[in-house]
Amino acid sequence: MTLKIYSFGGGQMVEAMLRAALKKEVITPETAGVTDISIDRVNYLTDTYHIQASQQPDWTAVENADLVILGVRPQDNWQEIMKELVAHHYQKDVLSIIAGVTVTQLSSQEDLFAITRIIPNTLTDVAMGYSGVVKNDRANQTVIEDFLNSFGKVDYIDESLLDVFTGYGVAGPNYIYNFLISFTNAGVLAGMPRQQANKLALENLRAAAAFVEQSGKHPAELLDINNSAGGVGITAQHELDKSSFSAGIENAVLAAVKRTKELGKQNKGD
Ligand SMILES: NC(=O)C1=CN([C@@H]2O[C@H](COP(=O)(O)OP(=O)(O)OC[C@H]3O[C@@H](n4cnc5c(N)ncnc54)[C@H](O)[C@@H]3O)[C@@H](O)[C@H]2O)C=CC1
Ligand SMILES: O=C(O)[C@@H]1CCC=N1
Repeated sequence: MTLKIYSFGGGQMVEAMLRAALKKEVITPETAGVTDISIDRVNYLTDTYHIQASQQPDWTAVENADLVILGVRPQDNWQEIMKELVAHHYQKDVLSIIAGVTVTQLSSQEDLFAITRIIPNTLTDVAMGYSGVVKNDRANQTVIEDFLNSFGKVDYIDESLLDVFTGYGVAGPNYIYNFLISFTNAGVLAGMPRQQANKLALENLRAAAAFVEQSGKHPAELLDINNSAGGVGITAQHELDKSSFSAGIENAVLAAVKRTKELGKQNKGD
């Protein structure tokens, strides 16, 4: 089924979602509309994806849409967009990707909409990674899932966990990219050519993830297998144990979750 969607805001995240959905043919350039206050974004989206983009909302396209996306930032005037949707009698599904803004805040003016709130994963181009999803009773699960499955996996969660899901799971690739950079640099520091270090780092990451998944074992058990007595692995382990490796990652996640909560409180809906 081809979905008709319309997005308020056509920034980085919306672009990534639309690019994946276009590739999977869940939407087509003719059935995808976007409004963005930035003329540069409008021109870029039109030129690159041939979708229907404009600076002013196309209310006919909105009224015909199966799904309206709120793709602006928490600091932007999403409340005004909701008011306009009410004024134009839009009554189908609204999908918000705005970090930190709750379903209750989104529904606060008129209890009209079928609302789904997601924190999309940014790994849309490989259609992997979980998006955290919270929906109210009216949301059309079929429409929502057709769209969401086109750019990743779906994890229905309690809204109380969504900020943690954001700072931990959705910011998740950032921690992995940082690990990959540090690990590759370590190889180069030890004398390995950069290209080879990249290749080994990526293969180790993939293989270790596959091994954890396939063996069903706790990573600590797998560490035991890889550490011979008085050997290489346990020597490296000793240095890691002395370092702030674990605390650094833990603190980064806690800071990301805290920032998600702050953004939710600062938004214009309050
Ligand atoms: N980038 C990411 O990794 C993720 C972002 N998000 C959420 O997605 C949302 C968008 O984030 P980004 O795409 O990174 O930001 P962005 O700044 O690239 O996109 C926001 C777009 O909205 C436009 N805009 C602002 N007010 C508008 C209005 N009233 N009407 C129409 N367009 C308007 C801006 O011109 C801009 O192009 C945020 O709420 C963020 O929390 C969620 C998960 C991941
Ligand atoms: O930085 C951001 O705003 C988004 C939310 C989680 C990951 N990226």
